[in-house]
Amino acid sequence: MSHNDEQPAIIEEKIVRVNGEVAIRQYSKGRFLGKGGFARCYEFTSMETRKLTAAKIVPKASLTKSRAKQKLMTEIKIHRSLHHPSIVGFEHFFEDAENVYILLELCTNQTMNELLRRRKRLTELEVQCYLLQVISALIYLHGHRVIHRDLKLGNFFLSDKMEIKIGDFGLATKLEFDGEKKRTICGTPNYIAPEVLDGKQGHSYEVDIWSLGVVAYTLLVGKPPFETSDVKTTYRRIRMNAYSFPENVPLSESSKNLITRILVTDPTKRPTLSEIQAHEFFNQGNTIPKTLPPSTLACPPAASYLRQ
Ligand SMILES: CC[C@@H]1C(=O)N(C)c2cnc(-c3ccc[nH]3)nc2N1C1CCCC1
Repeated sequence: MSHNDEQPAIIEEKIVRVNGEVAIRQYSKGRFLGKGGFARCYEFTSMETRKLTAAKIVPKASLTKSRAKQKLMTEIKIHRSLHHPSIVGFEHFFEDAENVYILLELCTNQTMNELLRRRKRLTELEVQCYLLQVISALIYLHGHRVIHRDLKLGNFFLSDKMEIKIGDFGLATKLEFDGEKKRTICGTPNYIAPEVLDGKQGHSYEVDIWSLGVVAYTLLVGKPPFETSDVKTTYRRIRMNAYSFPENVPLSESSKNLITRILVTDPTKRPTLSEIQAHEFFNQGNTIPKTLPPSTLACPPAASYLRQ
């Protein structure tokens, strides 16, 4: 397929003002950042403000089916309404004849996927620090009746200061009323909650709590709890709640206790976000000082890592 890299390095946004005047905003398209779904992503620089953003360029040709178009509009509607230090900033969006452009906060240290690939596994102190930032973002999200539904390492972006930012609201949904249950099956195999697979009684905020447990296990152990080479087997393990802590990984009792309390099949039995925040895992001796809000702290890498 001919990549659209031949396209001009300057992208123009046409703005029609209320008095009918037409203005042009120009962006310079920089380095290719990678692919995200249908989108090809690039570093953009606003010619006017010199601000750097990560741009998702979605070809309109990929939006012909109304469902794909509706999904993108929902993603934009939800994401642009969110403002929190641990949620990827939504800068701007516009369209031209060929594409829809979504400009997002640039996270130069990519995602937790890349970090874990390099590190194999994180120290408990680092996991405490990152998870507290994610939990504060989830309290904000759920407080605005938004369920992310696709929390995973690949959607945890890292800023230049190594702060964690939840991104990709492509599977997010906003509840219209408390108690509303969603039924659409969605998510990423390793992180999908059992009630989503079961599909009978619908699902709600608890699916994000389940994914948080999968993320905590993955960061501490180095691989997801239910991962197998075949998706069907992974789904069976999730439904059977079949996971264990490997003998060769030294884990504190409090970390195993927290994960065990979160990864329960019955969503009504899972702890709330504030119960998780109050759990011993975050409040043992070696914890980061609670005085500072977690997001102002770069998570301390293990001393050994610094020596490498
Ligand atoms: C723009 C899409 C997505 C994303 O959502 N954000 C926020 C992001 C931020 N910085 C970056 C980034 C900065 C430097 C490298 N990547 N990347 C982001 N991505 C990546 C691009 C390719 C796949 C997912």
